[in-house]
Amino acid sequence: MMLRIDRLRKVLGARVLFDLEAFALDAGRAYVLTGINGAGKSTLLRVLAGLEPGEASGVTWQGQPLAFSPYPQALRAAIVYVHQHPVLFSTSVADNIGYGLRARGVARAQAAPAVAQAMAWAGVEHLRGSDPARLSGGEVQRVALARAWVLRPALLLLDEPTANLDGPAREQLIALIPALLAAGSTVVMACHDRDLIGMPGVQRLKLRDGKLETK
Ligand SMILES: Nc1ncnc2c1ncn2[C@@H]1O[C@H](COP(=O)(O)OP(=O)(O)OP(=O)(O)O)[C@@H](O)[C@H]1O
Repeated sequence: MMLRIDRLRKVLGARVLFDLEAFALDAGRAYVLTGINGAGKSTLLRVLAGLEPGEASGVTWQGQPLAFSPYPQALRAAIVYVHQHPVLFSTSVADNIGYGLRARGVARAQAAPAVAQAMAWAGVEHLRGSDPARLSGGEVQRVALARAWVLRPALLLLDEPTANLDGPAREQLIALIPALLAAGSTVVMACHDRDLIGMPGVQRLKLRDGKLETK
């Protein structure tokens, strides 16, 4: 088991959005997180990524017990969240993809080969000279995935990765998921997309009335 969080809760005022006895993920697996609108899928991913507060009685990460609050550095380094509507800086596509590496102290020249590799991986090399503000929804999603992949996260949290895509853009995005797994990442996707939910080997998690159902 890669990650286990005991008694993971999110309370919003008087409302308990979720209260999970145990949330556990294995290494190198794909999970889909389903649930009706407002069930708390995005919030759960954001709490897992440390982007908003949550409560837990304890965490075990790669066999090591940790406290969940303040959000542990080991998780910060290993978990990347990709927003449903990724925001790109208006500099350049390559600059966006290299952003996380530079934030981790990698010099621009050193990051360049990894950025080039990530662009090839995500099929966005032809966008090298494009204005990030003018990319299509599918292109933005692939740039955002490349920006995450380049960091080689142990755990990748994708929030509705195909929600705004159809046709080839959606298929291109879906085709990248097995490659993420092959690279050893665990992937959790919040989604309603039947093709993602039906992908071979995908474990289903359903958030319902603040509890997690496994199927
Ligand atoms: N900071 C907050 N303060 C108050 N309410 C919040 C906050 N964050 C989320 N919520 C509420 O919590 C609920 C769950 O929201 P969330 O976005 O996690 O749902 P979701 O399952 O991802 O839904 P969707 O499928 O529509 O994206 C919603 O009712 C939302 O309004």
